Amino acid sequence: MTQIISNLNVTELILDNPIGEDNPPLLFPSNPNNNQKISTQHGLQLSDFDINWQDRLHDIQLDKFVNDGWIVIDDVFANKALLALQAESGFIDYREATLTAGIRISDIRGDKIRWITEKFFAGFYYLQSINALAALFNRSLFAGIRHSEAHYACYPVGFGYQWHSDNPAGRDERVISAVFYLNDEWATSDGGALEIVDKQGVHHHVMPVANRLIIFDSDLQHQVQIAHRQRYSIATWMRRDGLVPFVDENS
Ligand SMILES: O=C(O)CCC(=O)C(=O)O
Ligand SMILES: [Fe+2]
Repeated sequence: MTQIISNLNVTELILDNPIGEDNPPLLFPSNPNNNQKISTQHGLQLSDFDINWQDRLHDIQLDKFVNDGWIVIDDVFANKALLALQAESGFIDYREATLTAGIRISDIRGDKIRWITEKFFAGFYYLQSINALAALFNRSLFAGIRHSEAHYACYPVGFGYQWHSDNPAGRDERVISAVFYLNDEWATSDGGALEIVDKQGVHHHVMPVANRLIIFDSDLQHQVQIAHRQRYSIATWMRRDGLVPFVDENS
């Protein structure tokens, strides 16, 4: 089992029993008589993740998205939701990420991931908020998104993810990608920038700072530069294909 302990300073919840099959981050604690304190999981509600996306993404942003293929939104969630996501990202029993063929090639991608399912707490609320964002893209841009998927990702020190597009071979399943970042106080010297080539062919570097969401056309080429500090994020895709309940956790 891979255990990655968060380097985020936000949590005292670091456990020797990380989230896993026998210790799920459930909406409802599995054992109600268990006195174990899971403070972030208490009192967190879907409404804490409510965002008026329409307000956040006014017309200029949508025009920029259409023309350049990407936009950034900062200060996305209120503190409570952000802290819950940061804390959850620190407890997860991460799995080795694979490429499409199911083979892990750590020279190409070095992240460790965990798909978000309905068993997650903050992550599942996050996904529902993203679904609301997808609905806005459908209304405004006729994006035709039918569902979203997301995984927590952790890049250990010394790892990145080489150039790729999230919609390989133009399969048109992943339409829009979004990455939400979780590390507080990320400095340029920490590396780990997302480098992305926009629709005009211009290169941009986006630092993975907490509470930032980058949204981009899944066709765009991008890479994660080598991180010099453990780097936490939620990689998210809005998809055009039919609803699959949840991705197989072991895939
Ligand atoms: O974490 C990032 O900035 C991008 C991750 C990514 O490109 C991916 O998971 O496909
Ligand atoms: Fe990607």
